[in-house]
Amino acid sequence: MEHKVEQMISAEALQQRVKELGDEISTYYAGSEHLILVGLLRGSVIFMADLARAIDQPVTLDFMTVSSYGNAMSSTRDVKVLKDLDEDIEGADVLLIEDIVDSGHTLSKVLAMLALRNPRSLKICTLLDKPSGREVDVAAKWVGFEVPDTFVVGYGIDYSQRYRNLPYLGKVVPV
Ligand SMILES: O=P(O)(O)OC[C@H]1O[C@H](OP(=O)(O)OP(=O)(O)O)[C@H](O)[C@@H]1O
Ligand code: HPA
Repeated sequence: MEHKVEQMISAEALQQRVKELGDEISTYYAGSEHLILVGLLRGSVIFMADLARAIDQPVTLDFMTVSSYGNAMSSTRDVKVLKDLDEDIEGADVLLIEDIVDSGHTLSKVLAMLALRNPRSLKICTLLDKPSGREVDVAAKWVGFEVPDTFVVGYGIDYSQRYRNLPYLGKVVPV
């Protein structure tokens, strides 16, 4: 599709919000014996790198690769786990880090999988929430920004693998 990208959220606004989230998360998990940040590859990697440095608590990092969009603009609803966690999460405080919750299929599948491993707690922090896309209920404890019904890119988020390296958040607009 012929398209252009229009800025929606500036790099400065993203950084400011990440700092606020980092402060809230640090306070919430103060005293936790083992806080694991679990990033869902690939979209969360840039947000997670910034958020982890805004958290003033010891954390460990782990990653899963799940994919449901392929190179398309709508979810296949068939969420595939391509890479599982490396670490055992039993008894740990697990904070799932997502770039965007849209239909909710990705996180609902991952939450169900990880809950079976008996973590001490299991919560979600997502940079973006697109409530208009929701098909299954998923509640994130921390949300950076709510976005309208547009296809967003940048700051880790792709359209057909492009635009992940934009420092700001944009929307894809047909031309
Ligand atoms: O709520 P949903 O409708 O399930 O959509 C959200 C998921 O879709 C995207 O992942 P994608 O499958 O495109 O993989 P990626 O992280 O590698 O971009 C995004 O990164 C989220 O993980
Ligand atoms: O708006 C979006 N943009 C990019 N990837 C996505 N995956 C779910 N929603 C989106």
